[in-house]
Amino acid sequence: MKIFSDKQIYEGDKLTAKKQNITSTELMERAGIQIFNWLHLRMQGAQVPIHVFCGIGNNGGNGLVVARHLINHGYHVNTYVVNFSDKRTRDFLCNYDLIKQTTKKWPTLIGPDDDFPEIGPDDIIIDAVFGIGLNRPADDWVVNLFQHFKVSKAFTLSVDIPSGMKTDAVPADDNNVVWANHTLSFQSTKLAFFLPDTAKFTEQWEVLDIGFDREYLIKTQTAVDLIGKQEVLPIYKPRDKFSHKGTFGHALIIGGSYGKIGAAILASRSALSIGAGLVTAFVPKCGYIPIQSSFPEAMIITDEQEEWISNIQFTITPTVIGLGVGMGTEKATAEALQVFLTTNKTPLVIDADGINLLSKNKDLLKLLPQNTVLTPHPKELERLIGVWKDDFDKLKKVKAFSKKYHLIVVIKGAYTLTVLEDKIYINSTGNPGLATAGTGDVLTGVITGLIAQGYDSLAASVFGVYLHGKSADIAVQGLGYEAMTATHVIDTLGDAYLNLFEQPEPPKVEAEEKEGEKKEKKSKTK
Ligand SMILES: NC(=O)C1=CN([C@@H]2O[C@H](COP(=O)(O)OP(=O)(O)OC[C@H]3O[C@@H](n4cnc5c(N)ncnc54)[C@H](OP(=O)(O)O)[C@@H]3O)[C@@H](O)[C@H]2O)[C@@H](O)CC1
Ligand SMILES: Nc1ncnc2c1ncn2[C@@H]1O[C@H](COP(=O)(O)OP(=O)(O)O)[C@@H](O)[C@H]1O
Ligand SMILES: [K+]
Repeated sequence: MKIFSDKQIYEGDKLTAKKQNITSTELMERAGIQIFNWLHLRMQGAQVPIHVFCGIGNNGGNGLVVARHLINHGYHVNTYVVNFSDKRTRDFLCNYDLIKQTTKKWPTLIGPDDDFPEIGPDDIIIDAVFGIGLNRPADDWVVNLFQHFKVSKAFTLSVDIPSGMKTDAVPADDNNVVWANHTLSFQSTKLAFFLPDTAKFTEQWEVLDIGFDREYLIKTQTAVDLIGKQEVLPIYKPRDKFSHKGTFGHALIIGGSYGKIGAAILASRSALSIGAGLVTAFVPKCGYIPIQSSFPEAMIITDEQEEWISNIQFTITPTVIGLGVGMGTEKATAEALQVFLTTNKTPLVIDADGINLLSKNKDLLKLLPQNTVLTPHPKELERLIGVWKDDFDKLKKVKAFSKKYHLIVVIKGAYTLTVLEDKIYINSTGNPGLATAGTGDVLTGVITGLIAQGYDSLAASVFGVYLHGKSADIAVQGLGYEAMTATHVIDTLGDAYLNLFEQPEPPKVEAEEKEGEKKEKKSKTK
């Protein structure tokens, strides 16, 4: 799913009205009805007090449309205009007139000196105070109103974006923003919903399709994409009947050290399970027996040292190398890495201690082949690019880093972000069960194994992160978050592939109805 910038949303809005030959007021009506329908479907006429708080711009205009339809359908509605400015947009004013024609209970104006209305914990708040037009900090009294929402504990539904939140910046204070239970965004979700600093402002979100011009949606390139099944399906490469193991490449995993050979096993097993033709593990001598006995499909090359890697030399010709898992940061290992990188031309995926060694000697970054994949967790990323002010600053720094060295950076986290230069891919799969030792090693093996099979490094990163998270989502079903381990995630990688081609189940209600019809027919024929 494309994530449009604010500018692109405004452009799309204008173009849609023009191409569909409708007014912007009609488009606002369409958007407001979508929100009304969402609520109506769930509330079915329940007489819960609904407090609709509208600003004076188009977000407020959306709120007025929702309030009017709720009133027309007999709901218990209180409408307020949060009067933070004397300006009003044209479409706000149109809808202000329309609501006045609909009900005698006109919207209540709330200004800086007014008391806020009482809101019960079982009431509903519709937050249409600010949308994406917020361009400066809100006044103190408006911030107090947001606090009033929060203290009330009422279910809060935000229109488009929680008021006070920006799509491209972290607020100076958490209290400046409405804390929404649910947000209904128009046409596109927002990058801020996926970042640790700002995701907390909405517990859940949904996108409402308000019928933007199809051509605009298809042709417009966005700086951020949300990656789901629809996005990875075209990446998948079907297998040819006459393919053989040579077709799917040879993955070499370089890593492991005394006490951390398991990391190399996890990465190697993952590379094979995701479909690499051949896998070799390059480990210190102490890794030989554990790998040979636990993972017979692997080939092994051992370093001359017993406990750590000291000289990366091999005679095989791998398609791709995954380097760093459990490797340690011994001086001899650091020197071996430097020597290796000066001559290496093979595509690389670098994780864990591989990244830590690069961070200690940043001159090595220039030696990495173009589009090398780095997969840091937040601490490793900090060692690599330095501290950041907030999540948006982090992304700015990662983009600059990616451009400078021509690298792909996979920022691991609850929503893993793959960054190549100015483009960001947000992964949508995975769960907190992945917060367990070794799952990062599995990801390294997965991306390495995909590159071995012929996926380019970017496709392998985006697809690999998706499959890794999907595998965890499948594995966790029978295990729960706490019991799932990295090995379980490897075991269900096949299911993650199969899931790509599963047809969605028919809606349950229909299926049950059909079953009911069948039974009825049977009893009639008896
Ligand atoms: N077809 C549709 O129906 C569509 C509807 N959409 C809807 O439109 C929404 C955007 O509407 P919007 O541009 O009118 O801005 P909105 O967020 O309502 O703010 C109003 C104005 O307030 C002002 N202002 C800003 N900050 C301020 C502050 N701190 N304190 C005081 N004033 C402040 C600023 O004006 P200024 O004073 O700077 O001139 C700003 O323009 C969007 O989120 C979505 O809900 C779109 O999604 C597209 C499709
Ligand atoms: N809360 C979470 N939700 C989804 N994925 C998570 C969560 N916590 C961790 N992960 C994923 O688990 C993996 C952890 O990697 P990493 O920290 O390198 O682990 P290790 O070093 O033990 O292998 C990453 O792919 C990360 O995105
Ligand atoms: K809002």
